[in-house]
Amino acid sequence: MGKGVFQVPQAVNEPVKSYAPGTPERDAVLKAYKELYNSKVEVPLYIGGEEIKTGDTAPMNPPHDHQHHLGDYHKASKEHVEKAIKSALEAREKWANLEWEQRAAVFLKAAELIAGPYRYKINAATMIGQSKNIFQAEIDSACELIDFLRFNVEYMTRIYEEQPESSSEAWNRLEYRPLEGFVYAVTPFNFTAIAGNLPSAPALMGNVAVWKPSDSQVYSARVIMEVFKEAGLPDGVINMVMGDPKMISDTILENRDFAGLHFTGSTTVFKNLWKQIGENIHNYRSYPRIVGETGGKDFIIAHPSAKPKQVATAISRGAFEFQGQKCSAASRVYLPKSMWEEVKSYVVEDVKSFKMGSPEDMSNFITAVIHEASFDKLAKFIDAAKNDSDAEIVVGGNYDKSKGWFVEPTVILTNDPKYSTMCTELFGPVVTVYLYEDEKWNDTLKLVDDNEYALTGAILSQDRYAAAEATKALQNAAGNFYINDKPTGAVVGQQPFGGARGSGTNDKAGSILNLYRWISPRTIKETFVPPTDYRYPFLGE
Ligand SMILES: NC(=O)c1ccc[n+]([C@@H]2O[C@H](COP(=O)([O-])OP(=O)(O)OC[C@H]3O[C@@H](n4cnc5c(N)ncnc54)[C@H](O)[C@@H]3O)[C@@H](O)[C@H]2O)c1
Ligand SMILES: N[C@@H](CCC=O)C(=O)O
Repeated sequence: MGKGVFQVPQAVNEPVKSYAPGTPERDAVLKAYKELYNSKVEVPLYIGGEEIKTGDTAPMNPPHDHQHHLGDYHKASKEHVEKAIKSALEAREKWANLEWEQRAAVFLKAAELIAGPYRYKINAATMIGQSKNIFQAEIDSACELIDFLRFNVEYMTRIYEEQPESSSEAWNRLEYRPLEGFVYAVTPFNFTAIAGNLPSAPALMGNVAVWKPSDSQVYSARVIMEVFKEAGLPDGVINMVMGDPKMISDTILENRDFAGLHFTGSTTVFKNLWKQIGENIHNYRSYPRIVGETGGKDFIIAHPSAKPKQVATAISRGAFEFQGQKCSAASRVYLPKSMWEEVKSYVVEDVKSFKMGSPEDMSNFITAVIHEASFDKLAKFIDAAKNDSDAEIVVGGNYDKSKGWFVEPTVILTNDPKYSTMCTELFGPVVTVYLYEDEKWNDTLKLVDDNEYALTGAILSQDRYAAAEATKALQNAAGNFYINDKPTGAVVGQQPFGGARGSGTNDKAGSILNLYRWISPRTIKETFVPPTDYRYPFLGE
């Protein structure tokens, strides 16, 4: 067979379409939305080459219209999970030994399928199933997923190119083997792109995976599996199972061939999985790789020199896009007292101008939160703020679950920097503001830093010295730090994403750093003319 040192196409970020009125993309996505909305789908398990309908089902409903029945997804039993592991392990040898360029071609093709024929379907599925407005769906399920696939291919080749020094006597080579076993990918509801990336990044590096999507994301997860299948991903390389998360994790984590966890979701679930892996450590063939990107309590701090309108816009977009259901969403804000009245007037004006409703109506900026449990949790914290003496609602504060899980974007003002909503991750459209005395800038930086999480954060300042002070003082407070911007909207290839402390292992999804976790390098030294005498040169004299 012919060989070559192949070069992959240079990765570029997928341009975000505008969906402005009158554009062809707007018509196309609305058509796809209506078609999906008015048909029923069943989401099977994908195990090996089989699509398994177990008959043990749960309904899928759009968060913005919870009585509408979209169809059902099938839940796995323990036997199905064991079958998924078996099918992954059976696929492993052929996939791991396939030339890297063949693997790359599969995922580059998947990217092009999403950029082209599947774009409107995957966006519409994300709008319906996760209640994203079209702009949020486009940057997530189309652009970010395409970017993950394209950039990962380029990063893979950079890793493979990285080779040790050699000499004329010996040639040293690094072979980047996949892990010995299978990877367990567990994904959250809020990003279709993350759902696609977590099983595919290890698979690109030659691994096989069992993927458990969130129950609240299965609707678009099905489209991801369709794309992978059409892209030519061989059966068994990625197996998708849904159902009782505890049973699925128990079954997987007790398996000797479990080789890695690729997780994104809440901090508590991740810590429990880590603990369970620790308890099972004697059962495994190798030390499993553990990668987890988890919760956040992301901040905005404004210096007195910042421009109030810019601060307000960073709050309105940073806290409320996708109903605040981004791990990066701003949820605690520190403002100088002198700036508050002006910032407040802009934010209140913004919030009052937000339209809320179904994503099918593209003038709606805000749609519904993901499910009833989230709605109830948010309502509880909002009600507490209404009654607590150290908090007040500045704007918002209403909620209504009669048709969908609608929570009004809400701004709370507190005089306690440790008030519950300044510390607890709510994962919804609620942001809390604490006002500091203008001259207490340095003390306030310490307050910001004193937090369990360290995912994203932003400082707004016109004063360069203040920006520099914050950058230094908050070095460990965020894995993604923004100067004069909102703390959300990281782009693959531009702002590698992830946090530390309680926010995760900071392996930066969609970067070369993440791919290193899915390989187990082998060093090969080949000596051309082996020695024939054991003695050191001086011993022979
Ligand atoms: N840091 C990041 O990059 C990032 C990105 C997106 C979301 N998140 C975080 O994810 C959370 C929101 O997503 P979510 O509500 O889907 O999170 P979640 O923790 O409820 O669920 C995440 C996944 O874990 C599974 N799971 C739940 N309980 C489990 C158990 N006992 N055993 C095994 N698996 C279990 C879920 O079914 C789902 O697939 C927030 O905390 C958010 O900050 C972080
Ligand atoms: N990548 C996204 C966050 C992903 C988590 O939900 C951002 O930067 O806002």
